[in-house]
Amino acid sequence: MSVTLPTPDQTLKIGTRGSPLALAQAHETRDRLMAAFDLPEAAFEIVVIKTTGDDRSMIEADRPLKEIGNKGLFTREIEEQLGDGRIDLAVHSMKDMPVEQPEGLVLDCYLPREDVRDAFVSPGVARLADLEPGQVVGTSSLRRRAQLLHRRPDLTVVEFRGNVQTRLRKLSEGVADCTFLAMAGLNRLGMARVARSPIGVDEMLPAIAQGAIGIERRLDDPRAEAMLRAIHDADTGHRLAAERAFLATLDGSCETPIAGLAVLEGDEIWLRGEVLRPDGSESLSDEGRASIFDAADLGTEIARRLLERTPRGFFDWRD
Ligand SMILES: NCc1[nH]cc(CCC(=O)O)c1CC(=O)O
Repeated sequence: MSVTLPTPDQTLKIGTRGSPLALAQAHETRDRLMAAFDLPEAAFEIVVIKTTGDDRSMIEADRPLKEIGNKGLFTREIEEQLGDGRIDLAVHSMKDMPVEQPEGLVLDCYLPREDVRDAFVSPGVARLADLEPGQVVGTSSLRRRAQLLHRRPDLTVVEFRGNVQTRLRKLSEGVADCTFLAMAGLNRLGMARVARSPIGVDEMLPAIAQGAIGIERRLDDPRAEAMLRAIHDADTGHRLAAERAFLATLDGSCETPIAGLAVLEGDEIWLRGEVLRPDGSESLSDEGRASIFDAADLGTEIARRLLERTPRGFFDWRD
């Protein structure tokens, strides 16, 4: 197949949010494309796009993200620019991506997944288990809040937003005793030392697609399609197919208390999913195994099984 590669005159424009983590992910994408096609840096342009979720007035306010309106909070403006051709690729944290893409856009390229675990981050406490009753945990994630309160109803949770740097500053100012951050983000920022200890997935099941980078393109762009095919990681693709089908069947988003993790075992895929009440009073989980070719069906099946077991009113937080 022949494809016209980008040149310094006709650069490939890579759209991204402007946070340090988003930029690191965009650079990783560019570097993989440069290596795969032996292209110079000048063949690419990184275009920083501000999203509603990046709006300072909204971030600084202490309103929970879910009140601002969560679907596509960090993606809408980027997808608009992709749709109208101002950029050619959009790099996303898959954890923040709605399960469906706007018409005309395709999301089927994933980079090799990073560490899926959450990290326990605290200036004064070594491990999650060492927290004393009444200590204060900062998080804006409904999932982490619910999972934590499920095991430790004696802890206090406060709203904690902003990018990794902002949250670390708040910790040093004593706003909370500890917080959670994705290991993946810390690793990609070269900040793994900030994690006091990784939290095992048995203790805190990660968010759907945590640690995965996805790259979106226009449906009618053969150049982008051919280039992304060369850097796609098939294993991550199978795992996300299962996890995102699970999420789609539950009709959740990254701002609902849902967790899930798929792991490959040879030609098989194993998936565990969890739904919680936002106050942590109840947690339901289920798991199963299937051929990797049935990854999406496995996700749907585990979600259906959980839906059957959930008491009436459990999903009242759904739109
Ligand atoms: N919702 C924000 C967000 N989206 C992706 C990551 C981290 C990187 C990843 O999980 O891929 C984070 C921050 C965090 O949870 O610590």
